[in-house]
Amino acid sequence: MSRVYNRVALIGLGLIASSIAHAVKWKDLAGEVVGHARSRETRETALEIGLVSEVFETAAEAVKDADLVVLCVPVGAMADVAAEVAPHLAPGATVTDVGSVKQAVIEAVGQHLPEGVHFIPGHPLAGTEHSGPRSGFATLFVNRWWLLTPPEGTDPEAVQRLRSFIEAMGANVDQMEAGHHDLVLAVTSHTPHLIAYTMVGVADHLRRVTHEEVIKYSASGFRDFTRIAASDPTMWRDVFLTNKDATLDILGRFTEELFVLQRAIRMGDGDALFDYFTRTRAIRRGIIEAGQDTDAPDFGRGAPKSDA
Ligand SMILES: NC(=O)c1ccc[n+]([C@@H]2O[C@H](COP(=O)([O-])OP(=O)(O)OC[C@H]3O[C@@H](n4cnc5c(N)ncnc54)[C@H](O)[C@@H]3O)[C@@H](O)[C@H]2O)c1
Ligand SMILES: O=C(O)C(=O)C[C@]1(C(=O)O)C=C[C@@H](O)C=C1
Repeated sequence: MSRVYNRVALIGLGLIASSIAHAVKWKDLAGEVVGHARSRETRETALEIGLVSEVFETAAEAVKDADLVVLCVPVGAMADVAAEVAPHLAPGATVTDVGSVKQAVIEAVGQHLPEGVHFIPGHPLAGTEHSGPRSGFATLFVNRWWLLTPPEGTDPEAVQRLRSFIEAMGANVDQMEAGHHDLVLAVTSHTPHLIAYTMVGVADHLRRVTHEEVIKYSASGFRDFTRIAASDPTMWRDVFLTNKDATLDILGRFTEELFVLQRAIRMGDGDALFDYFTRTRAIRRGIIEAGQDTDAPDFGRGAPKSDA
């Protein structure tokens, strides 16, 4: 694969940015990768492990001369970062982001960007419960979806160029409308995270009653189900604050289903439980057969972290 961009600037050097940096290096997709992180510690780490060739104290300096800028900060920080970088963007540059919510990011970022810059919002459907510059790996995006939500009128050539870049990192790209994205992700990612956090809260409450046994003997069901509750609190606070309507809608539906099952248990209605589990097991197995199951242990972690 030939280089798609000359200079890629990553703003915020956490899990997703460091995975992009590793993947770009692995596939030789850009002339250089530079970055910005707020803390000195992260900047030093990024240089030490070879994520970037240069790291800057300000986002404004980092985006200078970049033909691709990727905003990799929590959704709630996107507006401030966009306002800071806007006057320093090169004409014709593409700005994308990796935020888990799209409508709010479009509103937050779009208002600041000047004419002549291509804004193509994006979201890799890939991640882990870990954060920070050391948590990334080159194959995070392999065989995973990466959704783009370009507003109407976005330059198709700029979109195509970004698609090639993302596909070269191993991801499958799809495009959709931002509001639709937020509803779909409320079902497939946001509400499940909320429920996982809640389940840990319930276990913590019971821990006091059962003298630590709930945690000590936590079964693999609990562990599998709640892995994602170890994810970054800032990221998830921002997701729920910015995808409020969709997550409240899905949470309402979830609660209704839960009451149906709760009633079946109370009434001893084995048929209802059996039918429900049979139907939902088939749906879950269908996801695995469609190749969209991403829970395989150590999925894709075999490839190089970086050449550094
Ligand atoms: N973690 C996942 O599974 C995942 C998956 C897909 C998309 N995302 C999205 O990617 C983005 C980054 O998430 P991550 O998992 O890489 O998080 P992370 O916590 O690993 O990294 C985020 C980085 O942004 C920095 N940051 C925060 N506010 C900033 C600001 N105002 N200016 C500069 N830097 C700032 C933090 O210090 C941190 O280093 C988020 O928008 C998240 O919604 C996350
Ligand atoms: O595997 C995980 O740790 C994740 O939760 C990753 C995950 C998700 O699949 O829900 C989390 C948030 C994103 O925006 C995209 C991916």
